[in-house]
Amino acid sequence: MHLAIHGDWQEKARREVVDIFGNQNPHLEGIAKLKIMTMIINETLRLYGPTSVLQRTGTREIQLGKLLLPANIDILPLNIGLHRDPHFWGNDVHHFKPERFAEGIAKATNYTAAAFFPFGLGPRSCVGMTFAMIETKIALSMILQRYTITLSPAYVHSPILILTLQPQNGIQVILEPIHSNA
Ligand code: HEM
Repeated sequence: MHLAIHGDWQEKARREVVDIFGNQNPHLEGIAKLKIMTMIINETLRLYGPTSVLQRTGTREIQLGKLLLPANIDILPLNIGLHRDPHFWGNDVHHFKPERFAEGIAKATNYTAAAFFPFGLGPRSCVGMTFAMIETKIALSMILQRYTITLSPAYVHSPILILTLQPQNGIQVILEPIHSNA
């Protein structure tokens, strides 16, 4: 959706993909070099990460700032709230700006781990993170090599939280082949 709306980022991402892979299938060595695409994926995970609520149970009494949390209560940290907190991200917090991540996640968050954790935090964080990132990069690279993406007029923006964050009515995009044999 973001690439369809932000044609400039779509073009930057395609140029990077073509520079690295040409018209060959993506390979692991090249995937590690996809800097623009990593920025785009991180910014997308910041704004619309699929897992927006984590779940923890405090096993003992915890002092959290001014709050004293009793033992054995469920705590639901909402990463989406922190991902959209202007204190960390500035007044343009709701805007899609992959350049925030140009120098990596640590710099983008000013070294605050709690400002960005689409894959969770700590010992129970996502075991599929590397797999998910590589899979996304392979799929996006193969799409960008073959098609331009624009948003369909039928698209209605209606994200909804049903366990995970989902586009309630799907995301309708128009793919146009770049090469006549695509
Ligand atoms: C963009 C894709 C994905 C996102 C955003 C995501 C996000 C998360 C988050 C936020 C957690 C909870 C971490 C916590 O409580 O601190 C989690 C846990 C987990 N994820 Fe993912 N995940 C993704 C893809 C995957 C994939 C592809 C797999 C498997 C191949 C996977 C397997 C797991 C497992 C097994 C856990 C539980 C880990 C544990 O409790 O020790 N995830 N994921």
